[in-house]
Amino acid sequence: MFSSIRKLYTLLSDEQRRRLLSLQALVVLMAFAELSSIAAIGPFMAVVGDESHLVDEGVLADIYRLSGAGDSTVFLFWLGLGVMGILTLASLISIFTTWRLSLYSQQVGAELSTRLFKHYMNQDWLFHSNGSSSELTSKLSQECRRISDNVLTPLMQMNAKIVMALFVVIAVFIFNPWVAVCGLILFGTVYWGLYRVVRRRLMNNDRMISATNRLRFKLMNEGFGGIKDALLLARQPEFNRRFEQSSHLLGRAKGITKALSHSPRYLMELVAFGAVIMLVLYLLVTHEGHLGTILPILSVYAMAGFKLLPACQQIYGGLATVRGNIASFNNLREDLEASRQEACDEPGHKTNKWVPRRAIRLENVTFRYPGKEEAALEGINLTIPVNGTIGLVGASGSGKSTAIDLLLGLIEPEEGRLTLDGHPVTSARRREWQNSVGFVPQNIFLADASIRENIAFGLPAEQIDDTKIWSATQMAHLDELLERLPHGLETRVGERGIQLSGGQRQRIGIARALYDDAEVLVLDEATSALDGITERLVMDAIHAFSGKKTIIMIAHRLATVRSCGCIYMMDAGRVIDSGTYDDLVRRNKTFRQMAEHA
Ligand SMILES: Nc1ncnc2c1ncn2[C@@H]1O[C@H](COP(=O)(O)OP(=O)(O)OP(=O)(O)O)[C@@H](O)[C@H]1O
Repeated sequence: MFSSIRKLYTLLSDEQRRRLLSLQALVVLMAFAELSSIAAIGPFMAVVGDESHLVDEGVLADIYRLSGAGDSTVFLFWLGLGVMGILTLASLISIFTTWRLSLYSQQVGAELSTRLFKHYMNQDWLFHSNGSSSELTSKLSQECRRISDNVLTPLMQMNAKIVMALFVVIAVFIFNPWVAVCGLILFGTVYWGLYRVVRRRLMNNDRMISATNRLRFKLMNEGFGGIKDALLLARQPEFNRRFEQSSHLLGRAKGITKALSHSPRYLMELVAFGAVIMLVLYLLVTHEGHLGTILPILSVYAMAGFKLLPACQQIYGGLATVRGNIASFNNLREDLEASRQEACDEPGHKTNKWVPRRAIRLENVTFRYPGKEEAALEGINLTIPVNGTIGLVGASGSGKSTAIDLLLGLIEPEEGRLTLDGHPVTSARRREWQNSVGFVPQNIFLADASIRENIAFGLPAEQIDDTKIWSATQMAHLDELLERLPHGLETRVGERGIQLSGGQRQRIGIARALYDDAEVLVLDEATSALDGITERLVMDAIHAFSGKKTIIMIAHRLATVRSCGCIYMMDAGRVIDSGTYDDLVRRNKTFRQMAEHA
């Protein structure tokens, strides 16, 4: 656990470390303030117990004489007020320090989750195509919250309490080494023993909380995402049962961790009362029963105990909470490390476009997905003339989508290259190329927002350019639909566009691809889920760009690619033939068969 905490410190940014260091000054100030509040009570109680202190030699007697109070009761009143003033100041410093510490840990938690969100958002397509979005959501919402609430916050509180406790123990040690050593041994042994007993349980709970959180997010994602299938297949009881089970385990693990960190308080109060009785007896024996001498000493010890006991409880509780939640940090450790190292290059900042003038080419491209032996694409060559329309056809798994992802610059070839007019698309210029491309996938992701916001996907409402929206909707043949809708562009589409038909969704997808005036339009089976008539409407919208924009489309239905200037046929990661529709029907047996069955 301590190595994890050290690691967590190394992952803080320089700014966060600087703030932490400056907080240490506040923590020391708080410890001093608490100490002076303990020390202040002694002289007051000494005078209460025995007024002769005002006439004897000593600092108190000097102050009494200098104050000119005359009456000891009046002096006692002012002394009491002075002590109250010191206690108030100490409390204010403690409140301020605790407030700053809480703020710091929550801010660091928020900054870590922002850093992670940026890190995940800036990952390439391969990372997202292999990962699970529910896991990322769980990490960002649950695990980050656990780090800030259950690791950073208790660590900061512990930090303050340890410094304070150390100061108090040293002061008591100077006052009476025996009492300090005995107290330290007694309380230290009990707390350490308790921690040893519950440590393993806390570790198990820690793992259980992480695992059940992950499972709950997965179930929520699958359940709500696939609600139609769940309803039809009557799978809700199964989802409900698994959710209930994981929630139960999560609740239990969290509850036990909390209970284990809070419950020793009562045992410690018992130990503390026992210790006070022993102390009183010890003082009575050593001071021969003289209550006037015992009272100030006892009140200083009582005040020290009054400060130390909750501090010890908080240190122990903090330790138990951190132990019970440190797995959240271990789960995010690698990602946090990576996010600290990378200079976050915000991809959206470059707005330049790289528009090809002659041709887009994949030259001798080979690509293998990580962890796979077989290449998804093997030495393929594709030439796409600018303003031409080309089609990609082939059996499922032949590599069409992979070729499109390479063309889009979403993945990089293992061998070979992507070129525009003969110039390779390097990672430095990839963004410029992507700025000229519009992509329409088979399943358009629609957010639960207005059609306008969905077309300008991801842009804040105030930055949306309505001229561009109208031009995109016209090009996508969406304007007629919008005129029929009572709220037009402001119509909300429901989550994942549930309130729209498939054709409407696809046309919103096309409008989105065209919003930034894409010169190259890439469609990955964009019409395969549509009925014949709707497909025709969508294809009309696409064919309206023929000769004006470069169009690359994957299609299962050969009718869709009939008018393409060139069709590439793919099989097992290779281009096995290419030509016009008529050429291929004439000379390629497989293509002919596909055309016959279309
Ligand atoms: N993210 C991925 N990770 C690992 N392998 C993948 C991944 N995506 C695709 N593949 C594999 O790469 C090969 C080519 O897949 P690809 O999706 O490019 O084919 P496709 O022709 O587009 O298929 P379909 O028409 O069914 O969409 C397949 O063997 C597939 O299993």
